[in-house]
Amino acid sequence: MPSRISDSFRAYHSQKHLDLNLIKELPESHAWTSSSDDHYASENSRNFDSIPVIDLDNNNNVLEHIGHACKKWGAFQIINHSIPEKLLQAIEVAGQSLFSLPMQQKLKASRSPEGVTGYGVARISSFFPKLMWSEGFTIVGSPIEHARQLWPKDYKKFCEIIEEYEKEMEKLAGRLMWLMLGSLGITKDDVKWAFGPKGGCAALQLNSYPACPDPGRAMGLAAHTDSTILTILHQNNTSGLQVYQEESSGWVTVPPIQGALVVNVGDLLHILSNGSYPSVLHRAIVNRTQHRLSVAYLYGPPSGVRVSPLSKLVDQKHPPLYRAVTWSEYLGTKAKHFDKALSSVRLCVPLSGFTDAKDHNGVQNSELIKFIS
Ligand SMILES: C=C1C[C@]23C[C@@]1(O)CC[C@H]2[C@@]12CCC[C@@](C)(C(=O)O1)[C@H]2[C@@H]3C(=O)O
Ligand SMILES: O=C(O)CCC(=O)C(=O)O
Ligand SMILES: [Fe+2]
Repeated sequence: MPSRISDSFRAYHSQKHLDLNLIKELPESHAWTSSSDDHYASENSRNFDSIPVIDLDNNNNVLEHIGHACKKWGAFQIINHSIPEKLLQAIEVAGQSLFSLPMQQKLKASRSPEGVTGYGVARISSFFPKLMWSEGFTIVGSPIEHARQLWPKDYKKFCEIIEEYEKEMEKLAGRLMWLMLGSLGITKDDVKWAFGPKGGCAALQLNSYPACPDPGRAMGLAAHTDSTILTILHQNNTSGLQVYQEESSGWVTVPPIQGALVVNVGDLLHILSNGSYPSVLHRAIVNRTQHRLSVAYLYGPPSGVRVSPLSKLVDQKHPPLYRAVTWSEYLGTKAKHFDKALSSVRLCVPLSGFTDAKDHNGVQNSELIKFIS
């Protein structure tokens, strides 16, 4: 179970700005073993099952399909989602042009130690003894200041693409949230906060995974759940995303499908659904020959809104499993406790008293749970 590694080790890591695109041999700092992460165990090679692909347009049973996917997997892919293919290509090109800049240039847009936006290593790195084979760029609000640092003369195009992408994603995320909640019998009348003046809040995360000289011993992005209501992920044509599914006994690859988007249930939707939908544990692995790029749209509730299990999903047999939290409070908890964040806001503990990374996948069986609040 990862716990936050010592400050000195972190400082040592943060001094290093290795350009992964140039390295020919896997450094020790990036060499993972099974003890580096409880979930490191490799893919279940007998696994041909994967998350469902759901057509949002030509589908009479869309609610049923989405509900089933959310309960079983906490994830699904969507096609005919109305995001223009050209926009998906444009965001890929924008990401490529960012990550292919010289390291010195990228470091000008570094995320500050306590900041959210900018260029840097995976935020969750501090919980692991080894570094991940990836680099990222996070955008919350306008990217203009960082874009100016990256391309002093030519930053506008990048900002325009980001703005257009966020606009389209916000519409799609709202639509998906209602479909996912709709499958549980929740209507717009049941979630008043969704109609505040601000709508949902979001972050955009561009991830780059360079080709790796020793992919079997490296990790692109370690296993985690997102702290969101839902995440919409665009991956380029290189596979790497895996989801963990108990019933399928392990890690299952999510194959890239041209034009499709991956939708993940996040921790806050798990809370809203009172445990009906597991937030999906996922990770990204790397490969020897191909560079991989992904773009995650992380969608949450408006700031200040306290999210708790929806009252329609709570009764005597199904007591509320979690206390109310705002998104920023939960992000703070995640930054501090990582995989224990969900159990730290939980009102009920299972009789066995376990609290671990798979905790969020184990709460559906309310018989096992002792109500302690
Ligand atoms: C809104 C956010 C969710 C996120 C933390 C952040 O402030 C911005 C980046 C997000 C991300 C993307 C990669 C995985 C993740 C766990 C991380 O370290 O940064 C998520 C965070 C999250 O969902 O908790
Ligand atoms: O690159 C991927 O496929 C996963 C990215 C991810 O999980 C994230 O950005 O939260
Ligand atoms: Fe994620």
